[in-house]
Amino acid sequence: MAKAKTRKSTKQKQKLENEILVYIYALVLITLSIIGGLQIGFIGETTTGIIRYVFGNLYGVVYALVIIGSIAMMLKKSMKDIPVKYLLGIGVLLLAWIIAASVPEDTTLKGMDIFSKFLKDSMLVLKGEIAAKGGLIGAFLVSLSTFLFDYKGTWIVVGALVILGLILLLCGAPFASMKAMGANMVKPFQTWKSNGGQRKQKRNDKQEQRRREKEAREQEARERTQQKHETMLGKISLDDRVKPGQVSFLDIDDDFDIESSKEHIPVEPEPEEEPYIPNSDVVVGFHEHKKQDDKRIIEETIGKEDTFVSEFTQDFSKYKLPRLTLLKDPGKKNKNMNNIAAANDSGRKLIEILDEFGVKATLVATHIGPSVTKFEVKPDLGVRVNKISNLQNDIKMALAAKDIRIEAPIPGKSSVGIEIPNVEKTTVSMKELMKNVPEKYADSKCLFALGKDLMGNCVYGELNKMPHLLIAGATGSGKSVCVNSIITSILMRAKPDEVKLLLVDPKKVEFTPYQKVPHLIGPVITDGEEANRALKVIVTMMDNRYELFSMAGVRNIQGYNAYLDAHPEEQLQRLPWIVVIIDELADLMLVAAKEVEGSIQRITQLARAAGIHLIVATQRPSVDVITGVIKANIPSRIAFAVSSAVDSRTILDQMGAEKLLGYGDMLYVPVGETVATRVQGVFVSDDEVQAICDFVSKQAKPKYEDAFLRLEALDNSMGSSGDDVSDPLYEEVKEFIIQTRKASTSLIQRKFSIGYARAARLIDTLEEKGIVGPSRGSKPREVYAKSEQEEME
Ligand SMILES: Nc1ncnc2c1ncn2[C@@H]1O[C@H](COP(=O)(O)OP(=O)(O)OP(=O)(O)O)[C@@H](O)[C@H]1O
Repeated sequence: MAKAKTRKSTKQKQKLENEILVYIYALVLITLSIIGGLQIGFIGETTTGIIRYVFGNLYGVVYALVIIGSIAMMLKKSMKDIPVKYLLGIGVLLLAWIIAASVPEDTTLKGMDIFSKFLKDSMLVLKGEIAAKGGLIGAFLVSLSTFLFDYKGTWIVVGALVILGLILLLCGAPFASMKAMGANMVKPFQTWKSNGGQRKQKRNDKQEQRRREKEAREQEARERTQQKHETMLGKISLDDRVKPGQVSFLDIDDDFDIESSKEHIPVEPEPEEEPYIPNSDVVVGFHEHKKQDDKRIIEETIGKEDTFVSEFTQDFSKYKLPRLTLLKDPGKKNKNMNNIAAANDSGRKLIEILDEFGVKATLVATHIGPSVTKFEVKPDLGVRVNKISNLQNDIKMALAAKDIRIEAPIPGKSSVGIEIPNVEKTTVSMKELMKNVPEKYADSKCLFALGKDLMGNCVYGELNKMPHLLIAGATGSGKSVCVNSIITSILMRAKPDEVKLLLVDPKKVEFTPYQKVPHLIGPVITDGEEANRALKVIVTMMDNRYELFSMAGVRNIQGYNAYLDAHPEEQLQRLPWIVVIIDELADLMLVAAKEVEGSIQRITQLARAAGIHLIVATQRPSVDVITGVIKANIPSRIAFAVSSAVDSRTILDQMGAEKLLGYGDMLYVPVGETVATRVQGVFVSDDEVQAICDFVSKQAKPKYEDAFLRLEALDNSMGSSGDDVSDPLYEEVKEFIIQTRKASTSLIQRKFSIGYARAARLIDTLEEKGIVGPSRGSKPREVYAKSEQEEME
């Protein structure tokens, strides 16, 4: 450990030294270029003389390029950031210029004579007594060109180069085809090179050997860890193909015993159930029911050789987080001036109106927020606070305000807060908030931008602290924008292996842009029944994580990730945070209120330590949707504008949300707080969301957990299970299970050589018929039915 630390600090030191050296080199080059460009002193004149001799009158351009390059070096920008076509375009134009400038006036000179003459005049050129024109390079090129094409031809070449340069700079398409052409031309050369390059071959062989050795070492370590886990888990065996530390839900609805999972006999694929995944014996059958789009994504996302590959094994070291430039710049600030003028006016009027109604008070502060201005009014001694609250309608009328909200008194202060809408609303831009994320949140992957409070301070939320969030508000109040801003914040700050998302979208339209983001742990779920099952999967996932934690002797996800850092030899996989977002809870409650409530309760009670967080949004803040159980377990709340004080109470346990203005105006009560903060939500447009999704989806494809892929299949099998007694194998399977007292899908698969979906359906039917018990996560199902012999006894 100590060694590792020392190594790390030495590395850091070396990195720092290297960075300092880069700065020194860059500064030296810039200084020399300036001195040379201005031809100051001996150094300046000599340097310019030499550069002019080589590049001719382009020496200024050379200096400019050196300065730009040095600055780029300091800013750690690479030339790769500039599209090649621009570099090429500039290069070709400079070439054209250098040739044109070197064409001699004396056209009797031709071919190498031009070059010889330039060499002869070298001293005069160096002293600056003769114009350098295109310099040594130019002279050489013109000699070559006049030799090959004469003077007329040379001018044609120059013209062609100018056109080519302009095309490269101004158009995109010709370049692409040129690139392809270039690649084709280079191909034979590359083939020749690879044939001839024996040394390279040797190097490759060595690399290959090293890779194989590494793989063998890794395999050995995996086996060691696997053995360890098997002993620790007793009856629970992680499948050979699932690496320790990963969570797989292949058998979420059935058990798996040690023997059955150890010697896995490949099962013949059933053509009607396993249409398109070669060698797949698990994630099959139900895929044909999937919609075309989902089917394609699933086809793309399931590994061809190993259907169990979990997302967590992907390498995202080269993954780049989206740049801030994908977000739009905040709007102009001139609206603020109008708001300031209006606030001064309203403040004065407010005191006047209070005075008219016999309330003596002074204005102590005015806070102009993005959509609301808050006046802090201090009543004189002897004035009852609720006298001000009672004047709400009079104040509203006097100020001609759409709606006002009165905080009497402001918690923790001896003044009353009166909030009135601004004359002009300022949109809170996502870019502004993401740019100003405080240093203390720098490493927080679950951070999201929420908006700005009335003081103009940026408000952020940390999901891992919340740990679950309820968002409610009437339709059109800004919930979807808020949920989008949370998702985009996560996409902008976390790599796909750091935070996983499960999106439930019963409205079917809200989460369409995210369908291909690599952070998804399962397809976007639009069906209520599937969502219900998905929550159960999450519950099991959470239980499995707890098992891993107990194996590692840690208490939570942070502890587990620290443990695997400290024990690299165990080859455990880092666990990502999982954020489950349900866009409309009411639709889920319609389907299976009790089950959904049960799952939410379990997740919210336990998932914090497991790194699983739930965000639940609804536009129906009624007690049958936001039930007591849900409310009790989701401590952080956001209320957008609602139609009545009752709704506000249902969400926040306090009034106030009925006075909100809509358009992202919210009351935010984070965990542990009782006082709601008024926040103007950050606005993220559809274009911004799309740009970010495109950026992340281009880099990787989502790899879904198998359990989520099976949700629809399970639905189908559930629906049809009553009829599955007609399966010709039913009686045989039933007999087998009663005899062996083992009810496991994988066992039935092997024993009867059937595909996964059919085996799972049979098990479900057996469960419905009361022959086997329900799934118990990782424990085997109970077999209820007794054999004839047992009954006799
Ligand atoms: N933070 C914000 N800043 C400015 N305008 C906003 C903000 N949030 C929402 N709006 C405006 O309000 C409109 C409705 O927002 P949104 O679609 O998020 O409402 P909603 O509560 O999700 O509605 P529904 O429940 O019907 O889907 C948006 O189109 C947008 O113009």
